[in-house]
Amino acid sequence: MKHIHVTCAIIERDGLVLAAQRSEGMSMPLKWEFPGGKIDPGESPEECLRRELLEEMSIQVGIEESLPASTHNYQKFAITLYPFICSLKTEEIVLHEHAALAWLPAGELHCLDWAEADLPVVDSYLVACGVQS
Ligand SMILES: Nc1nc2c([nH]c(=O)n2[C@@H]2O[C@H](COP(=O)(O)OP(=O)(O)OP(=O)(O)O)[C@@H](O)[C@H]2O)c(=O)[nH]1
Repeated sequence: MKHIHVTCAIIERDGLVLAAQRSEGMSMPLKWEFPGGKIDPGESPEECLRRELLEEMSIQVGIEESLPASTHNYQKFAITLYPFICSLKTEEIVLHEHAALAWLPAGELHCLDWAEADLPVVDSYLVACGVQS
């Protein structure tokens, strides 16, 4: 089975966390995820994250802290997610790929319909920021 390695950014601003909704034309349409993408050959996870965030939403971030990598088996492929807690350095967000954005308090993240692989990432973030899930 194909195994992909994907970085994702848990972006915090003013006590809220950014989630992005996949658009109808993408795989896993309308699921929520943390912005990011596949690590290219020769690229570090941090380099990948900065590239993907610029490509997907024209933003720059400060990478503050990494959370444990998390592997999930979808039916057709396996994915390892490399999550990073980030601060937002850019004022404006321009969506190039996603359908929508949501800024939520950490305690409300579970209200969204997440891509399955993200559920353990949401949980480890809630533990890291001291919010009960
Ligand atoms: N960026 C991101 N991708 C995630 C998350 N969770 C998750 O399952 N994924 C999956 O990881 C893959 C990331 O691929 P990508 O962002 O580089 O490219 P893509 O959406 O064009 O994917 P595609 O190859 O399915 O077209 C997608 O299949 C996506 O559904 C997440 O939190 N962030």
